[in-house]
Amino acid sequence: MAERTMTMTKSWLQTMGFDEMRDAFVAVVDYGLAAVEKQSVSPESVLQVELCVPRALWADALLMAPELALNRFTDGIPRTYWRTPDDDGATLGIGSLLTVGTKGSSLPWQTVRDQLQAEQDGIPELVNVRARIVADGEEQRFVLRHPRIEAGDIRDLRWYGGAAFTGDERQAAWKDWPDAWFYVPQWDLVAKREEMFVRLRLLIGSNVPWRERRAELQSQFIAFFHRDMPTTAVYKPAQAIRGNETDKPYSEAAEAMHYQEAVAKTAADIRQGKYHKLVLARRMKLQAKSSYQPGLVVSQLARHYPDSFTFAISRGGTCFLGASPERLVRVSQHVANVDCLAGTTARGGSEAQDVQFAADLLSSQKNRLEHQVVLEWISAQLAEFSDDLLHPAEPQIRKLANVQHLHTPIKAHLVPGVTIFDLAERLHPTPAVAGTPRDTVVPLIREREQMDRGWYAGCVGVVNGYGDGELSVAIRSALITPSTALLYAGAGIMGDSDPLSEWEETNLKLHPIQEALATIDSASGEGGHL
Ligand SMILES: C=C(O[C@H]1C=CC=C(C(=O)O)[C@@H]1O)C(=O)O
Repeated sequence: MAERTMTMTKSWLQTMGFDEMRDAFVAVVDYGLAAVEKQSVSPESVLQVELCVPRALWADALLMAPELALNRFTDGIPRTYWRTPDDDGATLGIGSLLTVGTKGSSLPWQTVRDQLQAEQDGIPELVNVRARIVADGEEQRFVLRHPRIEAGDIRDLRWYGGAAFTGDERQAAWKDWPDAWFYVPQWDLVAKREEMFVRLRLLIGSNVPWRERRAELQSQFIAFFHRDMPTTAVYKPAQAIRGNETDKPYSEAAEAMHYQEAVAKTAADIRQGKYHKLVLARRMKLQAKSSYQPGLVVSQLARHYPDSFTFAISRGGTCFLGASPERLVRVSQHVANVDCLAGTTARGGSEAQDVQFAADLLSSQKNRLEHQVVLEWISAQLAEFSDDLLHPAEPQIRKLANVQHLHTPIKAHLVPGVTIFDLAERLHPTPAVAGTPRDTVVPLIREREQMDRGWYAGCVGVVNGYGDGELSVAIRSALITPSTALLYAGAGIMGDSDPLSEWEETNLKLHPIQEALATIDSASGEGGHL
């Protein structure tokens, strides 16, 4: 395939404005379509078009960063924001090209794996077109350089999504959320170091005349990425999260009493030997003064909690977001990394106090036992998939801006053929969000919490067709609409748990999102607890 160079003349700021950027992208799409026609690529293949642009130029041309593009979530088009702790980039996926999902399956991860496999089997080829816009310094102009055509592997496509805590019946707030759901976005916007990548995936087939639908692609480009779209067009009239369970007036005092009673009852059960550990969560409901914008929330979370997984997934006018310190599992090249994270204390007001709190946490019998229960359980689950399991003998301290945790990182070399789906099926939910024995405590949790956790304490992340990927445990999270937020946090209850301390621990865990919501919502109105 011959390379073609398209040149755009004139200077930096004046010429490479929004329209030129959009036209350059559409030109690359046209180039890709022409190329696949010439190569007679099989119908139903995927054409993936990527344009890489200097980040400063992208911003100068009034195009948005991934976080801000997330703010348009109320248009009902799914969006996923994903940033991992060890990555210096952030991705926003918009729209869905391929989707898999399940409700009511007793083995949701196997169902997802099988559906994903079937979707892939229906796609003969993946063709990549990659182009870059580069500054031609001497002549003060930009050059759209060398679109390159490359054959790809369909298994390279990244599927974003996640799963609920359990497959129980969903209550009103979560009515649009399946038990498990993954999708390949139609558009990606990726910010990485000094570059921005915009990607579009098209299913090419004889009955999809993409060239004639150029206007549709252009208007999507404007609707998704133009910074100055009026906000009235962005937000539909404020929708509250409705339904009997959340229509109940929210009272912090009533919630505190209910939670502490539940802790006392649970601790008594554990002392009587009914089970070993149960994680009890609660929900805080907030009302916006003006309007909650998830993009601003995640950018604040990513800034203050850079060592956490920052995520947001929107569906049907609601957005589930958070900053989780806990990895459920990462699978890459036959190695799995799993976090054992359980046992919590506050950060100190001074360095000396912080060190003291960490030392107290390490020597706290209650926290060490709570941690040990999780570690033993995870190790037992992994034993079937690995005969080479490594972890430090003693837990480490994991410090976040708001709390510190006991943490044991686990590494497992996997026996051949094991995928992230196998591990997720087995590991989720771990005793760090459920308790032990799992079969006894999981059915009890909903009854005792008197709420549907939905995707809180579920998992979110990315998987691919090789069975690799990374999933984070969806804690430190909230479900929001422009007008309402439901914030969730839990704590591991043991026989000697003190109800007030556990309540305070949940307050510490709620703090990051509460603070991010308050900061972005402080412009007008009175807002606050409902
Ligand atoms: C269930 C949550 O945290 C879990 C993860 C780390 C430490 C925990 C704890 O110390 O209780 C919890 O097991 C939550 O943040 O909602």
